[in-house]
Amino acid sequence: MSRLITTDALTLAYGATPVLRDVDMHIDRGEIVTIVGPNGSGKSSLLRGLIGALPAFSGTVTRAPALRVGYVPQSLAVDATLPLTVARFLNLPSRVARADWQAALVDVGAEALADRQIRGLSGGQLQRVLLARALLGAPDLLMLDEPTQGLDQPGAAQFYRLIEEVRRTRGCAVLMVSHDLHVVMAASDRVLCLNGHLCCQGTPKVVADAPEYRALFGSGTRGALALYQHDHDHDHHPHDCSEHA
Ligand SMILES: Nc1ncnc2c1ncn2[C@@H]1O[C@H](COP(=O)(O)OP(=O)(O)OP(=O)(O)O)[C@@H](O)[C@H]1O
Repeated sequence: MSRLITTDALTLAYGATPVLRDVDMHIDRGEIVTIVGPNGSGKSSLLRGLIGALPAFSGTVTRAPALRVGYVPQSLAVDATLPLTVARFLNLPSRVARADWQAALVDVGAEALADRQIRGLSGGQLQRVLLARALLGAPDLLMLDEPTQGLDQPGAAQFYRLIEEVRRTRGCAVLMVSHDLHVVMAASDRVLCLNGHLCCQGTPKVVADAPEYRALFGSGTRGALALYQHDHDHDHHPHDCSEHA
């Protein structure tokens, strides 16, 4: 398995204020890795740091040579008065071969949407179209920032199944930020738990059993609620959770 991205003691900051300290992580070809953590814990900042949009304050990010990254944003602000079909949207900012955009739509199960107006799509349909657009560059790594925000639970579960299918057919790695803890635990190969630093990382089972994760999210079905009520009053240092397995 080859490394796509590796960070070494990566610290990210806005101005002089560090928001994420000393992160050691990696992403390998073909794996699905999910970043979880409370609001403001640095999840989106880490994505920005990994693609180079936010330069390292200290430490390093190493990307595989000629790494192709496809980015799926949380949502898309579309001018409601602007007529824009899905097919045209997929050809912006530059034209793409018809066979390529059609194949991308087929891969995300949205081939019937080609002539629909973007502004008339449901949340789930729009996410599929955004995913199709990210696939056009044949990415080695797909990055998704809270891709299921605004979708109901069955819609979110369906979207994660789609991600797994895309990973299988395209062979790309997937790095996503998610708040859907239960689905994340089922759909990820590895989980990174952030809170201003890398609290713990490992397989879903290892992370779910880690005291750092439980302190953040609790255990059982109330875990998701604990996410928003966390005071981070525990004392620990970043490390690999595998020692808790
Ligand atoms: N452009 C910016 N300038 C200054 N501070 C920022 C900027 N973007 C984010 N921050 C701060 O960095 C910290 C981490 O933010 P980030 O968006 O990475 O967190 P997050 O875990 O993705 O949060 P959420 O779950 O709410 O999306 C927060 O304290 C945030 O206020």
